[in-house]
Amino acid sequence: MFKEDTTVMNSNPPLFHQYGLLLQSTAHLQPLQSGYQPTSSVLEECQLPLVDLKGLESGKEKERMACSSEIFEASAEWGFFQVINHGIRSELLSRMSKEQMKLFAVPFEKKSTSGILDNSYRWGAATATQPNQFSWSEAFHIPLTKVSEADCYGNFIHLREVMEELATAMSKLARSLAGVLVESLGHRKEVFEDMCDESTCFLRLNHYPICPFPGKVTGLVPHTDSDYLTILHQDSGGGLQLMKGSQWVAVKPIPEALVVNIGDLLQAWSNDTYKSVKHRVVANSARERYSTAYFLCPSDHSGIGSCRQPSPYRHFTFGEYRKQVRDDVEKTGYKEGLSRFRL
Ligand SMILES: O=C(O)CCC(=O)C(=O)O
Ligand SMILES: [Fe+2]
Repeated sequence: MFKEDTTVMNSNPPLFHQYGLLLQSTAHLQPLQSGYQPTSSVLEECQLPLVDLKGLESGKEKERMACSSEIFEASAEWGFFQVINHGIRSELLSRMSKEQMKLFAVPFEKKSTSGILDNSYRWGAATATQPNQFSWSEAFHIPLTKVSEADCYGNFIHLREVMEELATAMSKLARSLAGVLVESLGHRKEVFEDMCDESTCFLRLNHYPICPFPGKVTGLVPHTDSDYLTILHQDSGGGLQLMKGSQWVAVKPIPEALVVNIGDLLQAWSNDTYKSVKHRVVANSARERYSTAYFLCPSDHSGIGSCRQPSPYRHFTFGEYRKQVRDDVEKTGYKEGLSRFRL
């Protein structure tokens, strides 16, 4: 159906080819089944909460409380917000973007076979059987335990320096925000300290190459994050959308701001007070996109627990949760997520 695009640089994965094969194998399905999602119902105007975190550092109790309550409200109503004065230097973020671009510019063969970044390279969707399960993107998914390992980087010495620094800074920010959210529900802010573990927290470097048919495929399929919370640095091009009610809302990039979103585990722990909201990245035919995400996770054996009994969820460990998500995606192509554990 599609002709191979010879202008695609050899650094990009064979998305075009793989997507074409999926389309051919599902040509008998109705358009909606095969994932042609209309993009007309996107609200561009809606302003996501923007929280100035300098309030958290204030010596004045009133200012700290005001900032905490903005974080609480945004997490309960939107599950998503942007933060400024977050303590991560913009110089560090732009160094990361530069190194990330250099990394993705490496030939596809090398990214996928040289073992770089602990063999964490992924593209498209390994388990996709239909076009709507396919993501027009590539990513590295690096556990924090590997971030400092020189062996993972080959010649990318600067990438290692910048990733180590960024992981430390994002980890500090994620823990501070988790602390605020935990305290807002009447618990000690250290609640997640013992459970969160470097071996399961990770950084994800995303790249969304230019897509020749953006109305037909997403850059990243709709999903919720399987963690406590996520901190995201996106470039200035836009493309991230979140589900509010039954409508997609575009997240406008704000220079210097980071995006924060609640993950499934914090929704479960908070008895649904905080919302883990579905989000996606739309594909773009005019420009590519880069983003870097930090995922705050517990160790595999940690029970997720609840801020207050009775919990709407049965007891589960993070390891169990991950396994269930993996099994569901393998079997059906979709992540069921928290509903699997609801009592
Ligand atoms: O690139 C983005 O804006 C979103 C990335 C994301 O949702 C993820 O990596 O889980
Ligand atoms: Fe996500």
